[in-house]
Amino acid sequence: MVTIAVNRGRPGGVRVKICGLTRPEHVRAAADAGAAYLGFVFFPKSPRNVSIAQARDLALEAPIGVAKVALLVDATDAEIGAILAEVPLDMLQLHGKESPARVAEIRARSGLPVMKAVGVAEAADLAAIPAYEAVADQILVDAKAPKDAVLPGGNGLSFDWRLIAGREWAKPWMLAGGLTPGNVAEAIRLTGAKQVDVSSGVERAPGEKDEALIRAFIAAVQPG
Ligand SMILES: O=C(O)c1ccccc1NCC(=O)[C@H](O)[C@H](O)COP(=O)(O)O
Repeated sequence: MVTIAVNRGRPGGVRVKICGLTRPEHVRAAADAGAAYLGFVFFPKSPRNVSIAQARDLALEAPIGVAKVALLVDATDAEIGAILAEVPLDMLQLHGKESPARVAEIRARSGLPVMKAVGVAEAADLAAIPAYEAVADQILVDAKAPKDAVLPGGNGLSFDWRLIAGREWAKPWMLAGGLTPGNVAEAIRLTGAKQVDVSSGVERAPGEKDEALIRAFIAAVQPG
């Protein structure tokens, strides 16, 4: 297993990933508030899409110990290579239709830990997880995007958290999908998640992060 340098938050506390960052002040706000992971979206159709140069500047703002994650959607080897050549990263998040074999290939070629997103709308969707656990370092248990959605994630939609209440997987996993400062404590209570990921829920408009919402989200996860 590849390990990553995540060293944030209280020991045993729930770790937070703030995804879809596009501005240095939001990187600093998320890191200062205690985020363990910072996500940069490489998907041109997204309002959170960043160029390689932008991502490099954002990643260089992150303090040591905060994991910098590139979110990729069915990226080619050439695309991944171009990103890795410029951006100091700690992890790749695969958010497309990558097969388990492709996940293993990307992990081997990049030398980085990979987190595979699995979309959940109903109990049957959880059956996809074991095959990805075998090849990925982490699993992102996210809401499944609607069929007609432009984005395969980051839509601010939740799934029924009761579907995974009490579930345990062999690999570390993160809960995502429609989390907000107002509902994340309940989501953690119901699911037992040790890591949570948010994008839309800390935005004032699509792609526009809000520092106060970032702080409120992390405070709701890590009270006191
Ligand atoms: O955020 C995007 O624009 C995006 C585009 C393409 C694939 C995935 C995308 N986002 C995923 C995430 O930001 C998170 O990992 C997660 O799905 C939470 O999203 P949200 O429901 O908005 O909190």
